[in-house]
Amino acid sequence: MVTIPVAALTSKGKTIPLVGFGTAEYPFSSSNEASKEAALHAIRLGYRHFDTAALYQSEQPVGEAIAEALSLGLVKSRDELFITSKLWASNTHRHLVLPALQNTLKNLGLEYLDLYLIHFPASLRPGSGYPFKEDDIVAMDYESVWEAMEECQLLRLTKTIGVSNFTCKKLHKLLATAKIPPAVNQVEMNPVWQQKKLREFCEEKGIHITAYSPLGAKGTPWGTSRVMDSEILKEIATSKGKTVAQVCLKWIYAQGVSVVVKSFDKERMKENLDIFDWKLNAEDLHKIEQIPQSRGSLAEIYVTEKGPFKSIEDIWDGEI
Ligand SMILES: NC(=O)C1=CN([C@@H]2O[C@H](COP(=O)(O)OP(=O)(O)OC[C@H]3O[C@@H](n4cnc5c(N)ncnc54)[C@H](OP(=O)(O)O)[C@@H]3O)[C@@H](O)[C@H]2O)C=CC1
Ligand SMILES: O=C[C@H](O)[C@@H](O)[C@@H](O)[C@H](O)C(=O)O
Repeated sequence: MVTIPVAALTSKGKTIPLVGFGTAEYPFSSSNEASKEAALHAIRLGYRHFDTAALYQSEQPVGEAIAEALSLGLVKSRDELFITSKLWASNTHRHLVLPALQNTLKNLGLEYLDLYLIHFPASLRPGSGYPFKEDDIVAMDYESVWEAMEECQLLRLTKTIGVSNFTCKKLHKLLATAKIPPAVNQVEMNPVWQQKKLREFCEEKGIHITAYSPLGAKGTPWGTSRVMDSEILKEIATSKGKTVAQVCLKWIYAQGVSVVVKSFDKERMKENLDIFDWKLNAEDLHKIEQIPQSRGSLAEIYVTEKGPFKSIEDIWDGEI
């Protein structure tokens, strides 16, 4: 079993495993037996950090895997795990935050989360489905939604709170009224979208970054093949006797951030943990830095003529 290193979060004594297990399997469905089996096998391999979301409907299968792992003695106590979930945009309304978290905990069969994230800096009308309609998109009231997130932490239903897909500008706005600053910002990050500016900003503010879609999420509706098909990454992988996926994960790990990577394939789940006992050298790192940058994630679905996001620029604030 692999022991995964951890990093300290701002909250006293709380740590986050630097490699976590992603659970977004499209199309999203809770009756996915494969998700439960994969999560259980992941625990066997040494994964301790599980990234779920109400949107993915992966909370229930992950919860079942945790219960089984405990009954099999694969972990001695729930405290050995780091469980993340996310508040979906139809619930980013002050009065809906706590009920959404309570529902998430029910799905997982847990008393608390380790990390609760605002999934995306947008709101949808309460009750909106997914995929949502243009008319469903409304502006998010950062101050009141964050207050409700803080309340969740004060009620000890989650150890820490954070955000996802936030730019420097949006973090700045949130920090202006936050009493508890976000512990984490989970964002797209891989060799093709390196997030240099955001990483610098978050480091200065003490906000830990978790990288999602570290392999570019090839084959998903929100993914790109540019990462796995990169000739530079292939060249480095060959020279090291490693795979492109391992080079991506190693590069992210070397930046001092955590990463969540999804595979439901036993061999690839194992491969994705084999990143600790070898190094990328200065030349490899330099080559990766030169890779042309482009964002992969599917933000276009939030852009409408009436706003609040009238362009992709409004979502990402022109930040690269
Ligand atoms: N906060 C947010 O908005 C977002 C959060 N996330 C989170 O991040 C997690 C990871 O990101 P995700 O978007 O899933 O994308 P990843 O970059 O983790 O890529 C996942 C894809 O790569 C394949 N794969 C995994 N390992 C390997 C490997 N070693 N070699 C070749 N192919 C491989 C998987 O297939 P297979 O399963 O067959 O191995 C899957 O198709 C998500 O599952 C989710 O938990 C993701 C997107 C947005
Ligand atoms: O709004 C859309 C969603 O964020 C969609 O992009 C998700 O599936 C996302 O990729 C994720 O995995 O969290």
